[in-house]
Amino acid sequence: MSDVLLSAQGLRLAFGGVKAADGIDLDVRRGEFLAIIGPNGAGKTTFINMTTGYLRPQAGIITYEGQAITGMAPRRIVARGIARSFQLPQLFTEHTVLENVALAIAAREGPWSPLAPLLRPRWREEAVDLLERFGLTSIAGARADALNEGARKLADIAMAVALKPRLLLMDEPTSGVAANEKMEVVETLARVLRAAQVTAVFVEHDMDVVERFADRVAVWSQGRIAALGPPAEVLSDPQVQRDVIGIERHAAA
Ligand SMILES: Nc1ncnc2c1ncn2[C@@H]1O[C@H](COP(=O)(O)OP(=O)(O)OP(=O)(O)O)[C@@H](O)[C@H]1O
Repeated sequence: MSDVLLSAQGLRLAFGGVKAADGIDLDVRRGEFLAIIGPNGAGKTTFINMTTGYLRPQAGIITYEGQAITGMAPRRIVARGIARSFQLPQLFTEHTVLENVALAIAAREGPWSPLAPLLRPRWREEAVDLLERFGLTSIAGARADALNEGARKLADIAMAVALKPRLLLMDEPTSGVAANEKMEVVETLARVLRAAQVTAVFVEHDMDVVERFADRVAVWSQGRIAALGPPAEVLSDPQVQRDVIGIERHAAA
């Protein structure tokens, strides 16, 4: 079995004159947590959108488990084992957390199946179990619009994990989460994902989170990867410090 789970080669995509992807080459290794950092507009979300079928690159190829998935529809990519979460959680706000997760499980299994009524208790059981793994049992009955941001992010990611992915792409899993909750949210996430052997790619602006949880970090800059390697190495690079970390610190201040 190859060590590489996902491979992007030569990805290009321009919006008018803006090169959101200007020759992206990246291998994601099986089992790793790969952080993507970079200033606003560098093309981080565009990479996630291309990998999950929301945008089609104008050039280049994306392979997953050795097979091309470039330009496939999002639901076909999910069926292959790639899930994502968004910068803004996509929960059904008027439903409870448990119902949201059960709906994701139902979506995975085919909600229109004639067997659906028989399967519903099993979906519920699986949702209960998943919420326990995410430490969300106490708010299982709460409406999604009543949650704080940390719980909302975790519930959203629980829905993505309910799809049983082998690769999960997360767009800013800690954005909007209160500073004192952030590490707990990421620790929970990391524990659940490692236990389920899910490979993770996540866009992150908090360098403490990157340092603590990423196996490798890729630095995005103007549609290209400017640096890639272990956090200790990349984050101490003077150019990265100046061009990315300085900007992030400034933005957070
Ligand atoms: N659908 C679109 N139409 C036009 N321009 C777009 C579109 N999507 C992205 N862009 C542009 O492409 C560039 C890269 O955007 P992208 O959202 O990928 O950056 P990002 O690194 O994720 O930024 P942020 O950290 O702010 O989320 C930006 O200049 C953005 O305005």
